Amino acid sequence: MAETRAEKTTGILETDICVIGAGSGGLSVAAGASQMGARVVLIERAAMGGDCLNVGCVPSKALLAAAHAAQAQRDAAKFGIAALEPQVDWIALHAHVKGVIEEIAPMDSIARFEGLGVTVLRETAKFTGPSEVQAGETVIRAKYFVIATGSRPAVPPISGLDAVPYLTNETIFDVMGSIGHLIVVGGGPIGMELAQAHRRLGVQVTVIEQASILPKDDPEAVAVVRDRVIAEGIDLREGAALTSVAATAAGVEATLSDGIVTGTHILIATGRQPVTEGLDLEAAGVAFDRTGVTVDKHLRTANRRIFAIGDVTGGYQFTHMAGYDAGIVIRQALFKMFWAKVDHKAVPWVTYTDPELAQVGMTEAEAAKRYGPGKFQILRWGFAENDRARADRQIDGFVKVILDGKGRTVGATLVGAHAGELLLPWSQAVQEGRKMSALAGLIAPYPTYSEITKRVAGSAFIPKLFSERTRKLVRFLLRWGR
Ligand SMILES: Cc1cc2nc3c(=O)[nH]c(=O)nc-3n(C[C@H](O)[C@H](O)[C@H](O)COP(=O)(O)OP(=O)(O)OC[C@H]3O[C@@H](n4cnc5c(N)ncnc54)[C@H](O)[C@@H]3O)c2cc1C
Ligand SMILES: NC(=O)c1ccc[n+]([C@@H]2O[C@H](COP(=O)([O-])OP(=O)(O)OC[C@H]3O[C@@H](n4cnc5c(N)ncnc54)[C@H](O)[C@@H]3O)[C@@H](O)[C@H]2O)c1
Repeated sequence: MAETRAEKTTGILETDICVIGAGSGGLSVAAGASQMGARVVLIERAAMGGDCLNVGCVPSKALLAAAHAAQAQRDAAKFGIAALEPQVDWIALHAHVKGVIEEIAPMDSIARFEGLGVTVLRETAKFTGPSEVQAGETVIRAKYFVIATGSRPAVPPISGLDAVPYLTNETIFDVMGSIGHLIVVGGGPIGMELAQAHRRLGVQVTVIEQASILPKDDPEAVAVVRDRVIAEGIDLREGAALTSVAATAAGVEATLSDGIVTGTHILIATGRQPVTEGLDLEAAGVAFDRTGVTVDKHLRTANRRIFAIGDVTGGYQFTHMAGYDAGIVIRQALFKMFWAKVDHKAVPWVTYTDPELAQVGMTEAEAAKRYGPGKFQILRWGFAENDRARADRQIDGFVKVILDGKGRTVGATLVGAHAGELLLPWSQAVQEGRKMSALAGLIAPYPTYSEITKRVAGSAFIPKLFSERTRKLVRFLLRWGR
C-alpha cells in the first residue's frame, strides 16, 4: 500500500477539528476543512481509505469488472463471435484488484493529507473527556470532533460458525482463486455482488438468504437481477433458514431447514455493525446503541461539540453518503451554519450486479404507503424499446418513475445495463421535484441509453398528445389557411 509513516507525536495537540477514522467520511471532512483553512488532526489506526478503498467498493468493483470481461467471452456468440469458457489467471486477477487499490490509494494517503496540512496520527483514538481524545501518547483538544469510525461485518449467531474459518469482505479478496464452491450467507448488495462476480469467474456459488434478495430494493426490479443470476448458474436459496455450519475436510457444510449445502468456503454477508467499541463514548457524553452513534438531523451527537458521520451512525451505509455527511459537518464547524442538516429526499444507491440496480428517492412501495393507492403515478419504459440496448443485446430491464399527485418526481427505480450511470438526472429530478416536461423536452443523442430517460418522461404526455381531442384540434387547425 502506498503509505508513508506519519510522524510520531507526543504531548498535547490543540486543533480546530479532530477526525477519528480515515475512511470515506473522515477523509472528506479532513480534506475539505484543511483546504478551507481549519487546523485538522486525523486519527486512523488501520489502512488509510477505510473500508471502501481497501475491502469494500474498490476491490469489489475491480473484481466485478474482471467478472464482466469473463462473461463477455462466454456470451460472445450472440454477436457472431465464437463463445469461450474463460480461462482465469487468478494471480493476474489478484494483481489487477490490488493494482486498482494502489492506483487510488495516493488520494487517501498520509502523504497527500500531510501535504494538505493535516496532522495524521496512526493510532487508536478514544475519548478521555467531553472535549479531549487520546491517541497513543498524544492528547488532542479540539473545538469539534468528528466520529467517522465506520462499520464492520455483523456476524450472526449461527451454531458452529465460530469453529469454521468463515470469510467476510475483509478477507475474501485475499483468498480469491482458491475457492471452489462459495456459500454466501446473505443476499444483500455485498452478497449478491460477490456471488455474481465469483460465479462469472467460474466458481460454483450458493446464496443462502433468509428473506428475499436485495430486500431494500423494488421487488419488480430485483426480479430482473434474480432471473439473470439464476440463469448464470447461482444456486439461490431464498427464504432459507441456516441452522448450523460445520467444518469438513473439503471446507464447510451448511445445514438449512430443508437440506445441506457443502462448499469449500463460506462468506458471511449478513449486514454491518457500527464500530463504537474502545472509543469510550461514555466519557464524552455521546449516546449510542447497537445500531450506531445517535445523531440528530445536523449529525450532532448528544455532545454538541461532537459530530458523527457515515456508517457509524447506522444510516445509509454508502461512500457517497459518508461524503455527503462530511459536507453537513463542515458547514457547521467552519462556517457556523448550524442550520445545515441532512436531506434524505434524494438518496441514490446502485447495486453493481449485471444488470445494475439503481434507486433514488421513493420506491413504488414507499409511495403507496405515503400517498395511498391511486394518489401517485407510475411511468415505465423498457430497455427493450431502446435501440442502443438492442444493438448491445442488453434488453433486460426498465425504468420506473414515481410522480406525486402534482406530477413531481419523487422516486426512480432503474434496472438494466448502465442503470447506475443513468441515475443522475433522476437524482436531480427528485431533489428538485421536477415535472416530466423538464426531461421530455431535452435532446438526447441517438443511439444512447439516455434516450430511455427522455422516453419515460415523454410517456407522461402520450395519453394527452395522441388523444381524440388532440386529433380533433389538429384537424380543425389544418383546415385554416397556410
Ligand atoms: C464489500 C463492500 C462493497 C461496498 N460497495 C460500495 C459501493 O459500491 N458504493 C458505496 O457507496 N458504498 C459501498 N460500500 C459501503 C462503503 O464502503 C461504506 O459506506 C463506507 O466505507 C463508509 O465510510 P466511513 O467513513 O463511514 O467508514 P470506513 O470507510 O469504514 O472508515 C472508518 C475508519 O475508521 C477507522 N477507525 C475505527 N475506529 C477507530 C479508532 N478508534 N481510532 C482510529 N481509527 C479508527 C477504521 O480503521 C477505518 O479506516 C461497500 C461496503 C462493502 C463492505
Ligand atoms: N453497491 C453498493 O453501494 C454497496 C455494495 C455493497 C455494500 N453496500 C453497503 O453495505 C451495506 C451492507 O451490505 P450487506 O449486503 O452486508 O447487508 P444488508 O443488510 O444490505 O443485507 C444483508 C442480507 O443478509 C440477510 N441475512 C441476515 N442474516 C441472515 C442469516 N442468518 N441467514 C441468511 N440471510 C441473512 C438479510 O435478510 C439481508 O438480505 C449495504 O446495506 C450497503 O449500504 C453497498
